[in-house]
Amino acid sequence: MAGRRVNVNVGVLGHIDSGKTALARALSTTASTAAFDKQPQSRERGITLDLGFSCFSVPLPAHLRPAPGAGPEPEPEPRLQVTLVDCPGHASLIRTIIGGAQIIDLMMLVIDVTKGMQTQSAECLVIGQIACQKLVVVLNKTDLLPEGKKQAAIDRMTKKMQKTLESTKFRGAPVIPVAAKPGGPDAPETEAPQGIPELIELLTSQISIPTRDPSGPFLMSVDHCFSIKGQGTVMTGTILSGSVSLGDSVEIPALKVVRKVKSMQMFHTPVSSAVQGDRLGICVTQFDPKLLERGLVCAPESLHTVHAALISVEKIPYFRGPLQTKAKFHITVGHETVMGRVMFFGPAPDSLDREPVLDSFDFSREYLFQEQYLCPGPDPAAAHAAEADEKAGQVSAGRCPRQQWALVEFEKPVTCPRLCLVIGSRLDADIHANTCRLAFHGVLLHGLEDRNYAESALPTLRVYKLKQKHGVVERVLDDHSVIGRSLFKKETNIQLFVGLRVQLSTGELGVIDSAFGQSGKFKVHVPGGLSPESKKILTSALKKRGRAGRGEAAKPEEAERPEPAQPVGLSLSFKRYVFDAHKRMVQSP
Ligand SMILES: Nc1nc2c(ncn2[C@@H]2O[C@H](COP(=O)(O)OP(=O)(O)OP(=O)(O)O)[C@@H](O)[C@H]2O)c(=O)[nH]1
Ligand SMILES: [Mg+2]
Repeated sequence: MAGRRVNVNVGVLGHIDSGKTALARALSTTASTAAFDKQPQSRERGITLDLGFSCFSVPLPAHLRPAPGAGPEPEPEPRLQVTLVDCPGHASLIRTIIGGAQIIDLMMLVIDVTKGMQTQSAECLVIGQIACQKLVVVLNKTDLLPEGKKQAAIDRMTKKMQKTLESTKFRGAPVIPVAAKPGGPDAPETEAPQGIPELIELLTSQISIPTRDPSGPFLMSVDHCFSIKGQGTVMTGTILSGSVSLGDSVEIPALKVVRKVKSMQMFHTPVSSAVQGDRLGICVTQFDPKLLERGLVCAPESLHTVHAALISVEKIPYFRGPLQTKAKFHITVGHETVMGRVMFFGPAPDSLDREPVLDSFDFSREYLFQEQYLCPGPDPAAAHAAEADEKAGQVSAGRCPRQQWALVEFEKPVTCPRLCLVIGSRLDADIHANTCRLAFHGVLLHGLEDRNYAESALPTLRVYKLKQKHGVVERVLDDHSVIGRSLFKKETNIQLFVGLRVQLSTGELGVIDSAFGQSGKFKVHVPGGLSPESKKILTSALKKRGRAGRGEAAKPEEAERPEPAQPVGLSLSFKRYVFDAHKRMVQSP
């Protein structure tokens, strides 16, 4: 009786032609229906177009066995099954690469040792940092290195890769040289691959069984779908969360159908149940397999279809250029990629340092609108400027909040699990430009399911813009009122601002009382009265500036006007909530 099998998924990622498929083939003893570029189009184009699955198994290493006596005696010869997820390398297939990266526990980054890091190697490394916990670098094609200099070249490339990993969470990850297909495509099949036993040894030592959580809602990422005459439709895939058993009902959200599980197999072996991390084929009552080339299957009603979402967002450092509000990105949500428009916002200035929350969105808080994603300022001087700005409630790029969010509005609705991974990228960027197209990543904190979310949900999203206007005191009317100017345009309807508070640069608080004349001037009431210093500044020597000199009578508001020795400023600041249909001006209490 074959021992219990523990399955782990190892991704094979890297730049196109680095030898991923050759490596998967060299490692595997069992291949699934669509491994090793079997599809006709793959053969035609000589590249991998879709995820390929194959596996090998080794005795379960000691470090993965339960401690003696810590639970039921392990079955005879428990085995570690390593499922290889062979990903495409071509730049245009990055959506598939991202989908593949979300079902793996460890990533092999395959590097052509004669070329080193290439554009998609870098993008795969970025995806790995977002979606994986462990990484092994495989330097492939060592047979191409000139005999006498092989070890030196391998050592040099190993050092280079370790330096590249230095600034990532994979610092210190192992680097191993192999030749998956020595002599290349024309070499005879008999030419043995080099370094494979050592690689298997390394993978086995690096692998830790991720905690499988059978309790979550059942969710499986389907990568292939085909019919079996007289039996039904088979979906092969990897379980992302929860578990499934014979007889369960499962939903195919993309087709809005529910089906019963008739039978299940793991690599050609019938099973009656399976849990998160397992790779298997599920046979359900017939539906047309062409309708579901790839997608999700889940516990009924466990996914939601959203038209927009609130995500926690982090910029990918290698992405060049700002992340602008209102910009459009390719948004990968779970396993789907659609176009979406983003609006960035951050915490109110008094909660910049609040601990990031990655499992929910707090609608009770206020947030500050941002024209763009804020990055840590380049120079310490910015911090001082930021302090001053902060008092005014504006967070400048110098002080980077610990968490930022984005409202993402999708061009078409997306079906996804709660709290799933979100990646924003510029996939329309020139794939030959050596730049990282992955722009940001995050977690989907709250999905807006209502098509009319703009009316039903957004008004509850308290994102505000801070508005500030500055003018000056033109003159004093009496101890409790002054005339201000240059704060409003002539055509502004000042009535809208009556009752709002203004701050005098001499410290007093004023309230806008009414318009004054037709030229945008206004009267300010100073409830606490002007301080003696303010009065002194404001009522400096009168300057004869009437019209007497020209024989004309001065108009009442143009009577003698004291020009203050130094201008006393008037500043008006208020919030406007981005989604407030009434565009009210609100001043914090
Ligand atoms: N000399 C030599 N050639 C190799 C080796 N491994 C792969 N190749 C050749 O490199 C080419 C690409 O190999 P693949 O395995 O298809 O590369 P890939 O990374 O899967 O390519 P994509 O899936 O299209 O990104 C083929 O011609 C292989 O025969 C190796 O170790 N040595
Ligand atoms: Mg390939």
